[in-house]
Amino acid sequence: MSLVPMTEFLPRAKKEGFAVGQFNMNNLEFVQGIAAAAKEERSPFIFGVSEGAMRYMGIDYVVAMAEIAAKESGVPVALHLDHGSSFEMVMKCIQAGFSSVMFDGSHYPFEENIRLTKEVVKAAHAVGVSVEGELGTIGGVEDDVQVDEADAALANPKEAIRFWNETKVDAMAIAVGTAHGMYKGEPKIHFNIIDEVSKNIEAPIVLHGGSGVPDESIKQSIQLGVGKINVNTESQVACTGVVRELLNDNPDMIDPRKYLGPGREAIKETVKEKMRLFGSSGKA
Ligand SMILES: O=C(O)C[C@@H](O)[C@H](O)C(=O)COP(=O)(O)O
Ligand SMILES: [Zn+2]
Repeated sequence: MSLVPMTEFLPRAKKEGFAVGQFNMNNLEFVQGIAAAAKEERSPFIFGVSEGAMRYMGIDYVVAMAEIAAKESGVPVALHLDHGSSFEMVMKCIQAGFSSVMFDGSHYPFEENIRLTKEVVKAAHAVGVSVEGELGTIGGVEDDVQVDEADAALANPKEAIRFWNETKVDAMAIAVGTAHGMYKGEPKIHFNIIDEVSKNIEAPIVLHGGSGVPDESIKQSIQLGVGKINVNTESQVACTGVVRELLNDNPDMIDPRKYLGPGREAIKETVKEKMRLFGSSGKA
């Protein structure tokens, strides 16, 4: 299959009560591990690419790898800019072949976020590319930037509903208490915000900071209208843990295939578990 916008599967996800995972790509092993998981689970999925990851891999490599993964896996795959910081970056990704973009205007004043997101939606929808917008500030480490807990701010439901009515984004990320990176304790998710916003907008809610959220909270969020869940840290932890152990136990190991292969397998298993938990297995 070729790359598709998120609108190919997100409206169905909200209607049928499952969520599609955004799994971030960091290198070739992530691309292969995620695609292999999706093929085995027959699950649609979203490749998330942060600006930092794009700088590391190169935009043309990113698009080429995602296109091959979509063809190989045979399931619907969206290639999605994660936390896009500007209109220019969004345009660059669309021109390079991305099928979906996030414009993260959450650090702008509310009215400015609406204005900028509307511009992105107009340009992206004109060429069949789906758009995610964001409201509120999610804590933790986002790409390379640390947002302290004190600076994290929950989304205001009334504002979120107005934001959607004015922008008509295809997926609505709102800060509801999750954070990027691993949690020290258990996250306090504000299910009432998800519920109120979801009931009043057509688009599914996006849960950023999906790593380390207890299974029961994930299931409850999906029931209330979360249709897209982002996971990066848990795949990184699984991969790096295996690689670290292998290198510690085998100081003479120098062939990268010998430690990155098992790392790739660990990513695949992590992603398969998430697809089952999110209910997207068998939905391709
Ligand atoms: O940091 C990244 O590169 C990606 C994340 O911002 C992604 O959008 C996300 O929400 C992942 O959450 P996590 O796996 O709980 O850190
Ligand atoms: Zn995020």
